Amino acid sequence: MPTAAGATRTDEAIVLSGVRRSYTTASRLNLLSGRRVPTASFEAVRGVDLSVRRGELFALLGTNGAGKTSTVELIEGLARPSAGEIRVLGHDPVAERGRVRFRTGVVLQSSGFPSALTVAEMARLWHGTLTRPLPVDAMLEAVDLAGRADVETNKLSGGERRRLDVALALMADPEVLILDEPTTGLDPESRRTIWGLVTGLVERGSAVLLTTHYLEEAEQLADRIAIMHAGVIAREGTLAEIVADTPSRITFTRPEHLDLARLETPGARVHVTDEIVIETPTLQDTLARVLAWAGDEPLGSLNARVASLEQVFLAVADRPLTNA
Ligand SMILES: Nc1ncnc2c1ncn2[C@@H]1O[C@H](COP(=O)(O)OP(=O)(O)OP(=O)(O)O)[C@@H](O)[C@H]1O
Repeated sequence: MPTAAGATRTDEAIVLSGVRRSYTTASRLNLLSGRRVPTASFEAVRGVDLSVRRGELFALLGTNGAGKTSTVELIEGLARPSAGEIRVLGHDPVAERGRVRFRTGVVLQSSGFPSALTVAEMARLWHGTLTRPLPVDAMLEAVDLAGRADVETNKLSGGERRRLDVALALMADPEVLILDEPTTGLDPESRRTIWGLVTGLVERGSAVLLTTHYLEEAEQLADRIAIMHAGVIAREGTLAEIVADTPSRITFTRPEHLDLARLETPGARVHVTDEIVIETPTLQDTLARVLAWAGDEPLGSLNARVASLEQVFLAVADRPLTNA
């Protein structure tokens, strides 16, 4: 999924500028102490800028409680930001909800279906509310629910409910699709089914915003990735851009017959325990030096690899909350 080069403002389907969201908890009586707990305010989103272009899949990653759902809910128009501006397809998602709603598909973390309806009844009901919907049968087929069409929605498994959610969101062939952890709890085959559907939508020019805890999902699907931590976007860019600043690693078990003092690795950091870990911005050069130093001596469990998204993610997650 190549990203359109030189994207202009008109390519941007979702734009957030300086967005903040605070939650206020009302004062309450503590029954044990008999005292009132005062009103408190907590800022979950602390100045987020991001944009998602048409024909692009943007993955929003983050630690638990980072503020992903709080951000996604603002984009969906379920709440207003306490500061900043949001535009979806050029419109305010709260004030101009009517202009955005039918062009946007949403899969929330938890969904509810009327329990008395079967899968097919639910899908037909939803189909009737849409302007130019895709056919019900084709959508149920696409998410492998055709054989479950007559089952009541409350008898579906968690994974089947998730797939029904996705089918309903895609039925409108939306220009913007927002997926909040769509594949959590799904088996690998169902996950691949959903990946295929979402990829097809992006290829047809829709903008997709995906939150996920599966880093490989972001690695495989996303044109751009943002890592959120403690209410702010800590890293953002293509996968290559995100890992570029993080050093590569060479590891091997500590050799008995070699003198570590003779190992020269300029620009690299060497950590010595039972294992030697070398972090380097120049993997090829440092590896050549390590191999020359080792000569004929075999290095146990030798491993050399460029930085991974997981490494970057863990480094962000380790940051103190106040300095994120
Ligand atoms: N209604 C609420 N009232 C008060 N605080 C809230 C409310 N909803 C969320 N929060 C807090 O806001 C912060 C961000 O929560 P949010 O659900 O947006 O994070 P998240 O990145 O989606 O997390 P996860 O990956 O665990 O789903 C958390 O500290 C959470 O406790």
